[in-house]
Amino acid sequence: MALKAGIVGLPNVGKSTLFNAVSNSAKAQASNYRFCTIEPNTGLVNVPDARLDKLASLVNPERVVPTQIEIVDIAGLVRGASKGEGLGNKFLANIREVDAIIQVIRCFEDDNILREEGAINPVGDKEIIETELQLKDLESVDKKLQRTEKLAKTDTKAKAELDVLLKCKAHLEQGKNIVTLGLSKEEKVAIADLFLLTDKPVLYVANVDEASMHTGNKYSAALIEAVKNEGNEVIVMTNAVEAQIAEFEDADDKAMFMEEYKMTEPALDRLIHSTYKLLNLSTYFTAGVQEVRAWTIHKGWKAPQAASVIHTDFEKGFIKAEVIGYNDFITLGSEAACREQGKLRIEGKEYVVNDGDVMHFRFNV
Ligand SMILES: Nc1ncnc2c1ncn2[C@@H]1O[C@H](COP(=O)(O)OP(=O)(O)OP(=O)(O)O)[C@@H](O)[C@H]1O
Ligand SMILES: [Mg+2]
Repeated sequence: MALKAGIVGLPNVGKSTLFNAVSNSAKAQASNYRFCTIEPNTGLVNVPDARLDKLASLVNPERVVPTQIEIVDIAGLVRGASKGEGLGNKFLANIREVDAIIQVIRCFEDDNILREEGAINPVGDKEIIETELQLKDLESVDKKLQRTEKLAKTDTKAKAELDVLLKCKAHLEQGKNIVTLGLSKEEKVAIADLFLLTDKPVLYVANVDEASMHTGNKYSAALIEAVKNEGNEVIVMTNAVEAQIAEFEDADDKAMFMEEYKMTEPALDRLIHSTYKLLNLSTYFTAGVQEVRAWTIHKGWKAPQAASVIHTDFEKGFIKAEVIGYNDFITLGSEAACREQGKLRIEGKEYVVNDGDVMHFRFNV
């Protein structure tokens, strides 16, 4: 299940640097010039999970496999992108394909790092990005409005769609993102085919200078203040340092480097956790002697659908699931002990999987 988060922001703000810090795979070029990135870089990211490590320490398997999400490093966006400025429409198409947005905002001063928008201004930068995305959405909504208006005269379904589209238009014209409009499930059907850019959950990375890594600075503070009412998260970190940490292959060297910066864990881990939450994901585990593994599902999925991420046959031939709650497993220490103590439950097709469940599927094909 490839769920993607896209890294978005103005040119030269530290997007590829962040990508290099999180991605396990190929490195992206990160340099001090605008549009250093053109083609999007895609990478898989392991999701750190202390519960997985704990389970593994009890089961002692041959391998431990974390779950992953996909991150895409997208070209920088400039003022006027919705009208084709810079890399304009091409990059907007890349954003359309992601499920959530990580918006990187420059919160560091450095005269050597080129910037076209004058003095450092995180709130202004956020507004430039969001305005471009909103303008592009407005264009998509307007186009569909024109088609729907005619149909709505004779067709009641089209009439209902028209109402939703008008609501979206008014909301965008007020400078607001569609994700905040609070459309019902039924209403959302009307815009599903548009894949609107502002209909995606967002979190912000305030990319601060090294010295402000733990404290933040006036720029990150201004950003936090500005998004306070939106309920979106701001993660304060120094992308350049995170990218350096990721480069260490030796664990001791890495620990020493982090100690120098008085870091207990990479800020990145927090970012990955928050992105996972932003994507509305949930984890269950399988715990066998060969492999202890974390699997990603959407919150609210039932057992057969959850089984499908292991293998589609598991869903087709689903009979039942043996389930142990995470805490029970940790408290009692083994599957056998849970079975003895009646903590292993047999669940059927309607069971909604809980975050942290340790599952074993019974199926036939
Ligand atoms: N926190 C930071 N402090 C100082 N310099 C930084 C920081 N983060 C990134 N940089 C530097 O900023 C420059 C631009 O970084 P990067 O290439 O990651 O930007 P980008 O947003 O991907 O740019 P583009 O839009 O051109 O692809 C690099 O020289 C990088 O080392
Ligand atoms: Mg880049």
